[in-house]
Amino acid sequence: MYVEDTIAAISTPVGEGGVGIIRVSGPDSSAIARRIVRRSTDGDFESHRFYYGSVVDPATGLDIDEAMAVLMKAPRSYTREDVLEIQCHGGYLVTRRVLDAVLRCGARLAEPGEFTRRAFLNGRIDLVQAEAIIDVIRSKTDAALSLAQHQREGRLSGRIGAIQGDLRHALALVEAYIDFPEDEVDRASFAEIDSRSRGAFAAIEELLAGFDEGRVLREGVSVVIAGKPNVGKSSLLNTLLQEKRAIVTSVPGTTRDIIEEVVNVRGLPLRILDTAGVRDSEDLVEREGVRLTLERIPQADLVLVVLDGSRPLDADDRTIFEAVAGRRSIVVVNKSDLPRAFDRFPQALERAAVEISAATGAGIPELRELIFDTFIHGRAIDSREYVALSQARHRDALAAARERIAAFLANLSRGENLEILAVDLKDALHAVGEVTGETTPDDILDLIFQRFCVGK
Ligand SMILES: Nc1nc2c(c(=O)[nH]1)N(C=O)[C@@H](CNc1ccc(C(=O)N[C@@H](CCC(=O)O)C(=O)O)cc1)CN2
Ligand SMILES: Nc1nc2c(ncn2[C@@H]2O[C@H](COP(=O)(O)OP(=O)(O)OP(=O)(O)O)[C@@H](O)[C@H]2O)c(=O)[nH]1
Ligand SMILES: [Mg+2]
Repeated sequence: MYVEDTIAAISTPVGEGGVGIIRVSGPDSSAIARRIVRRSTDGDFESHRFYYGSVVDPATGLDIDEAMAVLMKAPRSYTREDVLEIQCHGGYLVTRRVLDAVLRCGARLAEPGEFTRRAFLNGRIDLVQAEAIIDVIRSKTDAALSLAQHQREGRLSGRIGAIQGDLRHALALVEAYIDFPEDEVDRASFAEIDSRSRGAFAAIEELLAGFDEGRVLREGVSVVIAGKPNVGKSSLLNTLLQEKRAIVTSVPGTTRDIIEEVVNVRGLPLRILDTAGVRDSEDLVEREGVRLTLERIPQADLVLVVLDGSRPLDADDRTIFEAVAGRRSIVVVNKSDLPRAFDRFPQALERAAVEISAATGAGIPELRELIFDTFIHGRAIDSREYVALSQARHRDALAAARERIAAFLANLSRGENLEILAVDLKDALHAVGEVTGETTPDDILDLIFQRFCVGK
């Protein structure tokens, strides 16, 4: 065990709930249970047995609440330390009182993510799995959740472990020759070093290739709906949401502010921004809205350029096309329930396009497919086998490892000095270890666990 003190926190959300859980971890857990949980029978708490009793104030001996409590003796617990959980009634004040009683017995308040950090430091899970736990909690779509669960279960860690195994094997062979400099590297060893490092390289490449998809599933994508006034942008948002969220009127310039909502497209979370219609305007408020729209376009992962198919294209439409030049975009020709006023797209429109009617819902499934296909390329994201990188931190570390292995392979084929070869492999292993936590610096660990909630 690395950690000596006993930590405590309320692990359920702040507010009113059916029950509230106060979690305690560390060597004093058992003593705290005996001091503040009063049962009808005497004696020590048996591990993993659920007891009914009351929580008492350690100073006054007065009852705070009735409760259920369980002690989980190390190492059979979430943190691998002794853990005590007290379940009381789920009120804001009553959970706070139980926590205070625990703190008065000598525990200290846990920092955000500290229980999970201990599970990591005590070797129950690696850093990838610890980070996945927060993703499980934050997931808003089925696909994001199953990706996070796969990582929490250790599937990504398993892939990374295989890479580490190959690199360590290659390094051991290289080092064996450093110890006996008079020996020539024999053919079989050379082939083994070569194939192990190539295997690691290929496995890293494969993980890196899946990063973009993993990232969009985890973080979602930002989608800006843009177009001149009155083309039906707000109507499109409402149709995608199946809810009357934004004001829709026949008056051009209805939307002034940016409206943001999350839409789930086959598990891909879209953060959709409805914006003010872009045109030259004398109105000060409208001009500010237009400025905000133009500011958001460059930050979007995707722009839906909405046109009104029932009216001829004009200079305001062209302004939008100029604003989205070079951005990933889909042209959405709206109002397909009305007669079409233009039949051919100008050359600026030679990109993904779909005809819809926000009013009737026609074309909306096709639009959703097109958006999905823009980011997800035929991988079975809902299958049990799906494993992907989803965090930039992991991507950066693996990209660094790939560089070192590439340098190693180049030096190996050039017959470079073995000590230099060993350095490249060690650097590669160090970079991979930053993903799993073996070589991650403490300040990075601090940043990672700060993102957790208190009590996790
Ligand atoms: N009440 C409660 N519910 C919870 C949690 C918890 O800590 N408390 N969890 C988290 O917040 C999650 C469950 N995660 C857990 C993970 C491992 C162990 C555990 O005791 N592992 C030991 C022993 C396993 C065994 O007995 O076979 C181990 O892996 O060594 C417990 C909970 C979700 N539900
Ligand atoms: N017939 C028809 N009318 C539509 C359709 N979509 C929107 N409209 C109408 O077009 C008008 C403008 O719709 P909005 O959704 O407010 O347009 P907008 O692009 O958000 O407009 P601004 O916020 O002013 O930029 C309203 O009268 C809608 O009812 C459609 O698919 N078919
Ligand atoms: Mg609008």
